[in-house]
Amino acid sequence: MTRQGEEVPARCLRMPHVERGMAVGLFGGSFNPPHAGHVLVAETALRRLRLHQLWWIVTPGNPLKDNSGLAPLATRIAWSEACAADPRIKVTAFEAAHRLRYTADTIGLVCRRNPGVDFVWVMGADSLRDFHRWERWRDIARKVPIAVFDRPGATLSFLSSVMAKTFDDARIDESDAPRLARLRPPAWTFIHGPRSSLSSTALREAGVGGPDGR
Ligand SMILES: Nc1ncnc2c1ncn2[C@@H]1O[C@H](COP(=O)(O)OP(=O)(O)OP(=O)(O)O)[C@@H](O)[C@H]1O
Ligand SMILES: O=C(O)c1ccc[n+]([C@@H]2O[C@H](COP(=O)([O-])O)[C@@H](O)[C@H]2O)c1
Repeated sequence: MTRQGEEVPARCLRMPHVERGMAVGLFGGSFNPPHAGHVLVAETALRRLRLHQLWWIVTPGNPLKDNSGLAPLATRIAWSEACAADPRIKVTAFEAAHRLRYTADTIGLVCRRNPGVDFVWVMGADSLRDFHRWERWRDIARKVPIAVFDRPGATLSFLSSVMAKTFDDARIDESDAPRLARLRPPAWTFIHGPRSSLSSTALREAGVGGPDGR
């Protein structure tokens, strides 16, 4: 998974430390490479959801994607740490250490290990569009609240996606976002803006490496 000479730091292979009573966002991604759109989602989630921490979970590989073009995990972690300046953002790769492939399993382990902590799954609107293709997606929605962040090209997913239709009754207004983490799931909201049109695909196509092409 890593290039020669590059290793995932041991601290990133452990689950971040949390205290009982905290509200914590779980923001999973390929981050290949990370960019300012990811940072915007992370910072907006911290603020709008009143989170104590946000875990920036660098996946060993999205089970729905062709991962042949994925930069090594250690590289994506180093890039992510360079992007995520806020100390409340914890860049982690514990999924790799636990051989977790599916988000349903990640969330199961995180909740089992941290009783008394309120977790929220954080994702962009394009992920909401495809959410019903994820392994045990209904179980995820029944296990933790979900915050979806608008993304150019995917705004209407909050109305049209299978997830939105299935859990229509569980959607709360974004003005209630500060209490989302404390709600009993299923519960979800859609946060409109601020938006970023950045994507890792565009950065890769432009031939730039590292966060935001640095
Ligand atoms: N510009 C953005 N606005 C809102 N959410 C975003 C944005 N970019 C990424 N995300 C969200 O961040 C998470 C991780 O995304 P990912 O690492 O796949 O980035 P990406 O730019 O979508 O990559 P790619 O272009 O390779 O698919 C996902 O939940 C995704 O929806
Ligand atoms: O569990 C699944 O079936 C599943 C399917 C697609 C994506 N995910 C997760 O969604 C997150 C975003 O992935 P990505 O590649 O869009 O950045 C990341 O944590 C993936 O592991 C999870």
